[in-house]
Amino acid sequence: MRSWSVVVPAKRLGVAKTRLRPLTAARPDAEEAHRELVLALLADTVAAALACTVVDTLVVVTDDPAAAAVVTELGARVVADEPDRGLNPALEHGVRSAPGPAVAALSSDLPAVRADELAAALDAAAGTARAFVADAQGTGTTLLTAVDVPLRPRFGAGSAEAHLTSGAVALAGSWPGLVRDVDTEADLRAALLLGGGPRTTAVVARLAG
Ligand SMILES: Nc1nc2c(ncn2[C@@H]2O[C@H](COP(=O)(O)OP(=O)(O)OP(=O)(O)O)[C@@H](O)[C@H]2O)c(=O)[nH]1
Ligand SMILES: C=C(OP(=O)(O)O)C(=O)O
Repeated sequence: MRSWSVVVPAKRLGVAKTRLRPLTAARPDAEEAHRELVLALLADTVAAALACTVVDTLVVVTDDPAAAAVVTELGARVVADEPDRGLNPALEHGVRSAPGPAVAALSSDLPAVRADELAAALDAAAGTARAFVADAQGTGTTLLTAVDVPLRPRFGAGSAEAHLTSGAVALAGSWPGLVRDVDTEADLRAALLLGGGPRTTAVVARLAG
């Protein structure tokens, strides 16, 4: 079984996940509630990845002090969000401090991801130079892997197509939590129906109460 380094990107909580803002906008504590929700998504994702038997090192790329504190406590390494030129340069920066030869970039908004499905996807990727898992819509990417070659991340709108065009192999499997990234309120509902992680479930229950 291969030991993977997994890199997870996380913007500052207050500017991340703006499409989830409507969930908290009407509250008097909207700012704090939004940050808590974004942090819960990240923490559930990181906790599942750290519980994955084939993950050796987990690097979170972030400049957010609260996010850094929580993921450090969970067992992740934190590196600064450099060079401050967006998601893909941040991932390449994270990869530089991640031991090879098997590295992966994982979205930070996967509250329903389970350690065993991540392990299955990484096992499926182990024999391939570059591979990816598309999101539930089929347009985005939740996991990109590289073994012995540069990661060359192409995250962003239409990233599944961009990763395919760049030569990465599309992996398919029964990984409902791994593909269920949370961009909108509907995505969040879908993730919770699958069985959301404990932090996201608790924050959503508190927001509802
Ligand atoms: N470290 C780092 N993470 C980033 C950066 N840009 C995006 N991310 C993270 O990458 C993940 C996927 O990005 P998106 O789903 O587009 O997230 P987002 O930009 O926060 O969401 P919206 O504002 O709703 O578009 C999120 O967890 C972001 O926090 C960046 O410049 N640096
Ligand atoms: C950045 C991406 O995520 P999202 O679709 O969550 O914006 C992506 O899928 O490449």
